[in-house]
Amino acid sequence: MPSRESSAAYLRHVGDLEGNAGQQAAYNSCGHCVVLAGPGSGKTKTLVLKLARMLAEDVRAPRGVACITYSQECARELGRRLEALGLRDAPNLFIGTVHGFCLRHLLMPYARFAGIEVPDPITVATTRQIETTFTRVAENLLGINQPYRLHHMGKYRRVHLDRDLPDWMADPDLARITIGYERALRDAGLVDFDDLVIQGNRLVNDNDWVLPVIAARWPILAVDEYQDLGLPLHRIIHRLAFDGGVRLFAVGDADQSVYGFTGADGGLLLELGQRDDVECVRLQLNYRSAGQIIRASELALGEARGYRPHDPARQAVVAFVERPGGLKDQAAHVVDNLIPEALAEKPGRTLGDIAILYRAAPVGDLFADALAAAGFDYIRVDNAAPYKKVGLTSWIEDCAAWCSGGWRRGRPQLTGLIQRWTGFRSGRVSEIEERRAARVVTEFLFRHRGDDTPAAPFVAAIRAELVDPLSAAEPSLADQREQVRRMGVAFAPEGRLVDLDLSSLGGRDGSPQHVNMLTLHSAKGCEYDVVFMVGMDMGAMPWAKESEAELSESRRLFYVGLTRARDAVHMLYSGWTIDRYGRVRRLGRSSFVEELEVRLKVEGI
Ligand SMILES: Nc1ncnc2c1ncn2[C@@H]1O[C@H](COP(=O)(O)OP(=O)(O)OP(=O)(O)O)[C@@H](O)[C@H]1O
Repeated sequence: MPSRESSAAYLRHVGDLEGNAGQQAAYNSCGHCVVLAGPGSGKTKTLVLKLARMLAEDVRAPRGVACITYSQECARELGRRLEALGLRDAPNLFIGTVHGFCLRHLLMPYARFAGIEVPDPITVATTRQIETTFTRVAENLLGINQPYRLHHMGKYRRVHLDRDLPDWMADPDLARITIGYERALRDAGLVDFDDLVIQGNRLVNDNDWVLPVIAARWPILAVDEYQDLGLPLHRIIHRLAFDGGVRLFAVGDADQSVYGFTGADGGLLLELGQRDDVECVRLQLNYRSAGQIIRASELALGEARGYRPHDPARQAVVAFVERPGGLKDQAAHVVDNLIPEALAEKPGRTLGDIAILYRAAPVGDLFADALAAAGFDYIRVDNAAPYKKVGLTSWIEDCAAWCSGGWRRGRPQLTGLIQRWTGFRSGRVSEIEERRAARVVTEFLFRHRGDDTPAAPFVAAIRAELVDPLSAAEPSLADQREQVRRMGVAFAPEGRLVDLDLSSLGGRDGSPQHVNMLTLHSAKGCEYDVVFMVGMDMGAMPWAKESEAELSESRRLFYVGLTRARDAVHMLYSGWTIDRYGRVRRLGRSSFVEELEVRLKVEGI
């Protein structure tokens, strides 16, 4: 519930919704509600305010609201926005990924009563264990040159949920590999992330008794970025909401569905919005981007959605930049010219207002080198990052932010850090234990305050004193241990981040001193003043030989990139790429860029 001292912030934000009938309708909804809306239309803002309202008015602890997000980063962003309203982590508010929800709130409490086959304690396999198990099983079954990759099996498992139906054998080899792989993992006492959701789906769909139990604990379920969450979660939601009486509040945008390759399907969101028992709200006003960017994004998508800018007078730049010397040339131009120009254009603009977006991590390597050589700091969110942001690693980063000066400004708040810490435990925590934990964390953080100190000893100490003992003892953190271990490796003597200082670790997210470098996929949900979309060449955007469905998904990815910008988008291309065999392919610039420039010219923009 919003606390007294900060309810002014809550009321001010609610006041923002007044001029927007759609946001109001969603905020006032009483039953199932789905918000379908374009980029920058305030879906997240509406969701956060609705969460605050539902917690204050519609449920009473220990009953609560579970909010499922696509990634841990989205969960962290929601947590931050709630904290700004005075609503901190509370035991009756779950914000986390679908895997976290299935692990903590479906499988751990109920799997054994339903005869669901998961190891006890539930232990999530590391990436390496998953890869070696897959390779061993697939090669045993089909020989050393077998054609399947791990991601083929992943998608197959997520899309073919009903193994009694003939469809399960649509690809008999993949079905056999899946069975063998799951058996091998189970024999080793392990599950993987997909298991958590697949078994969670089995639990709720095969056991009527579990529905009222879950509904009693979580009478309200909220879902962010619904379009990215895939069939297993859709089935779980369907069952809980429409058979189990759980109230649903979901937000999403099918045009931003970019995880089809994992089995996600934007159509599931639209299907939900068409139900008679669901109030469907559409938001048309874009608060983020200036008019030219909104129009360019619709032209890039090839669909007229009728989105309007909140402030029609604002002007934007949509620029097409050719750099014939390839990616290095693009990187040099961005670093030497475009970033300094962007900083000079608007007083108060910082590096943190700028993002470089690319399709694949190796492109990021080139840009990272160019930024480092020019003395710019950056934050990188892609697969080349040394560890992923999960609850515990994000908590360590936020503790670093507090220790390196955050304590002076109260950002992040110490109470929030402590509450997140106690929230990592799945069982009931007594008041005495809670007080003890608060004391231990507070003492640790006070001892480690310091601005220019290196981060490595801090990471080693917080792991040794707090995080490792907790994660070893707490089964519900099984899905996060691997990332904490990887974080430790990155800060070990030979690690990639060994030279990072404490404030940079704390500022790895949303820091004004760092340029943001993200893959287009990771950029979902983010916004920046100026966006550089780099490597916009045929063979990369789209990839060579994409199917029709893949091409549509690439187009949506391009759309996601464009719509991150408030004031300016620069699209950089060279007209050629290097393929995976090292050959130069002169296929011209991206067809999306080509089309967009022509369409904008026709409209005189
Ligand atoms: N009613 C409003 N009044 C003023 N500003 C608003 C309002 N609604 C949203 N905004 C602002 O618009 C921006 C975009 O909002 P938000 O991030 O919630 O959009 P979104 O729909 O989740 O975007 P995306 O799908 O692109 O991630 C934010 O800066 C937010 O504060």
